[in-house]
Amino acid sequence: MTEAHLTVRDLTMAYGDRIIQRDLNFTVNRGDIFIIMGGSGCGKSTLLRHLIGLLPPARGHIYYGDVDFWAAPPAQRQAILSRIGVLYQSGALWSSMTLAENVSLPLEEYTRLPETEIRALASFKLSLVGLRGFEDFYPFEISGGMQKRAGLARAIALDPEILFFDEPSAGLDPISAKRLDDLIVELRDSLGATVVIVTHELPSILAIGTNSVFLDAETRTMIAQGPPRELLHHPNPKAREFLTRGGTLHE
Ligand SMILES: Nc1ncnc2c1ncn2[C@@H]1O[C@H](COP(=O)(O)OP(=O)(O)OP(=O)(O)O)[C@@H](O)[C@H]1O
Repeated sequence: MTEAHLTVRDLTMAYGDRIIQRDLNFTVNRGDIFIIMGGSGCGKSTLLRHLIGLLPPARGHIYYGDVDFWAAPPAQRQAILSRIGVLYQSGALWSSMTLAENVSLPLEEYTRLPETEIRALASFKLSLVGLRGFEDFYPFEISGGMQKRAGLARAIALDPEILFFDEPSAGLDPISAKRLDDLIVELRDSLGATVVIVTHELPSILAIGTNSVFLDAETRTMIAQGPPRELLHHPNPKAREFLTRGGTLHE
């Protein structure tokens, strides 16, 4: 049974008078690993900011379930946001805090759990991303891949229903990137979460994406949507070329 988790209807996004994308329409179903893709500057990160409540639409709607996010009262919006986890490109860890302290932050801010329980939960979340035993390390003491995973531990601290990633494998070697992909799938399954990823990484897109939307910078709208592997044969040559690196990559 598919159930819509996030629905974008007639969305137009703009900075001031400058329209970035218009007439976006797509649905992210529960359990999807949904990819937002397209060339540089087409508006992928901008779309992510709209989805996670940082930028209001110039026009159109974003529904969580059947709640129109931007039309909802602040308390309802806050409730939706509390069920969202975000992993930014940089991992965005606080450098002056240990990994356990970083993961504890959202728990301290949004729960009333006692300190010992928070500490235990932080260790548990770190173990889920393969960082058991690294609680007292500082971000600068671990590799880029481990920093990403620590950022992921923090993003899942509050057991989100939906997880957003902005270029998760940027700056990672192919093996660390593959490990992160595997972890994303594993966490989707164990948390029963929905995942939305902005990425350029073709191997990731084709390996883990269950559905996708392709944004075009030139026409400033979406020109394809569907499971990434199906877009390899899409009639629109731009989407097809993006996914096949201009025709050099084959299934
Ligand atoms: N805060 C802002 N104010 C004005 N314009 C912006 C702002 N942020 C982004 N833009 C512009 O909006 C367009 C889309 O940017 P965005 O970062 O969303 O694209 P992107 O697809 O994520 O790009 P990339 O793949 O290069 O990261 C770009 O032309 C960018 O210059």
